[in-house]
Amino acid sequence: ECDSQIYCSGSLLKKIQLSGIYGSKDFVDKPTIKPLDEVLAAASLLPENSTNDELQDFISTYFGPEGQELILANITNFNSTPSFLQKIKSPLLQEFAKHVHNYWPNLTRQVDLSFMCEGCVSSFIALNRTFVIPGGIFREIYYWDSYFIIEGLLVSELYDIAKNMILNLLDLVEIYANGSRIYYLNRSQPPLLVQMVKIYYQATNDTALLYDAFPILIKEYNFWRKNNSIRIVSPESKKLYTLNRYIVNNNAPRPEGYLDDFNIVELNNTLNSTAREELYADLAAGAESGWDFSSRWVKELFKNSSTDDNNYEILRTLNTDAIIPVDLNSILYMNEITLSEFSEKIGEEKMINTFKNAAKKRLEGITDLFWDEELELFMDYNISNFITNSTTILDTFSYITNLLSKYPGSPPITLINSGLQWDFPNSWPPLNYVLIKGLINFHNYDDNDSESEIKEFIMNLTKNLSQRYVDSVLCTWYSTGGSIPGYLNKLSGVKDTGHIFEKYNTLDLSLPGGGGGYDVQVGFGWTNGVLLWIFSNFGDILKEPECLSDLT
Ligand SMILES: OC[C@H]1O[C@H](O[C@H]2O[C@H](CO)[C@@H](O)[C@H](O)[C@H]2O)[C@H](O)[C@@H](O)[C@@H]1O
Repeated sequence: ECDSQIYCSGSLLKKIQLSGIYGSKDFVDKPTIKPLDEVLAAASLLPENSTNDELQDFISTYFGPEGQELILANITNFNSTPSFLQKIKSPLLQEFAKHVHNYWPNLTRQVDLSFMCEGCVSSFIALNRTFVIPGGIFREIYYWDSYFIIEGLLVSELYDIAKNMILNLLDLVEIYANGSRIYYLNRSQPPLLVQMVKIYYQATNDTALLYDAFPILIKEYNFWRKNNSIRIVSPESKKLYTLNRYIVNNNAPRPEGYLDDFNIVELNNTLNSTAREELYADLAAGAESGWDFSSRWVKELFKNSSTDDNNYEILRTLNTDAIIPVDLNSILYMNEITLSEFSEKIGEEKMINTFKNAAKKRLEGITDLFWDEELELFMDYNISNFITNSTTILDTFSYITNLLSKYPGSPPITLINSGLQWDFPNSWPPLNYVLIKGLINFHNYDDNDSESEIKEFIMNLTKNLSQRYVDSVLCTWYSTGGSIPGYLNKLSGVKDTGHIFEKYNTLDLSLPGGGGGYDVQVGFGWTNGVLLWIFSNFGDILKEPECLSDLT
């Protein structure tokens, strides 16, 4: 837990964040340039109702620019022509893939605290090794983003950086965090570290890492079992299951989202103090889910946009810890299977069956509680009185083909246009990856009963989804000024030089996603990771998108 009187709680944080002179995340990412005791002493002299000018003066006297603790890392042995590029048939797509591959150095960081004075403080958790950040305001390592980034790094043959990412995250398990900032210490994110070790091991055969990682992975697994689990009796089978949910012990605004959280909770005079605390906890749990925020976590089904611009109204009905998410439990099921396999590899005989049995039990729970016979979909399970309202792209195949026939872009994350960023019309890279990878696994599953017709259908769907993803990323990059000398001219009248975004718009191939509590960010770690992974799998069949009107 974080007890910083600057970055996590206290009157100074409140005063500055409520003034709105900086984006909430920008302020908490500023290191001090004077020792902590001096900063706090000066803060205690600030008038109760400080003006913005007074606050601005105070900040420029005592704080440096955000993100100063990090410098670009020097990447040795960067291979500018990794072998996956050869698999890409279209020369233009090959050049674009090269551009994305060459972008890694811009997102790779190392810690440099040499500028900090004696006694100065910062919210950054010093990591020992290089790492890749998502980009934009996301200047630190993020837990679940790292899985998708690592997929890309492996394709780019940047094995050392992939390993460093994993080692950094293994260090962070000790403190269990959403990302490497002290204000992220009270929550995690979708637990994908076991899977990061798995894909890294599959690519490198680095057994030594497996041995080192194993006890820490067990520690993380036990943490989820103990802290975020819930026992549920199935209303139909009457069987008892232990499953997991996102739940955070928190009763204050998230420091990096202070202004919004404060307004959502405190500007609503219908809430008593218990309800206020619950709402703060649900906001933090929404961030723990990685889907911050989505109609998926609210009490009522909103079919249309929220009536206020900030989505405060809809967020006041958050109910995150009452929803038992099908994807979190699927991740943990997958982790149990993988931990059983790891146990076998490193000779931890007793653990092999422990994890096998845990996976078996969880699978029973997943099929009993989440499978909706009538809809033929896996749904989240809601333990409160409210109806389950999640309709996500984790659904069945026909559901996906239906979505693809309706919208030109990659599949939307939900069908509810709430104005929240994890809702329609946004399409998110991690979920595109999950869909495609799931279909590949299904296709490769050695099942004699599967007819070749079904396998062909699955393969076509997989290729279609991959093409859509490439189209969205490339068309939006092009519409924001991206060009490739000799292949693609720059769109006239556009000032920028091409951006890759954190999310996309399913309604228009040339637009990024939007909504939510901050502006759409560019860079972008997981988008690039998933893109390179798609290129390495389907480079031979991917086509140039039709949106590219000015080919040379
Ligand atoms: O500052 C607001 C929130 O930002 C993060 O969430 C979003 O960006 C992350 C990095 O790409 C991503 O992991 C997450 O899924 C996004 O919704 C952060 O994780 C939140 O905790 C934070 O409150």
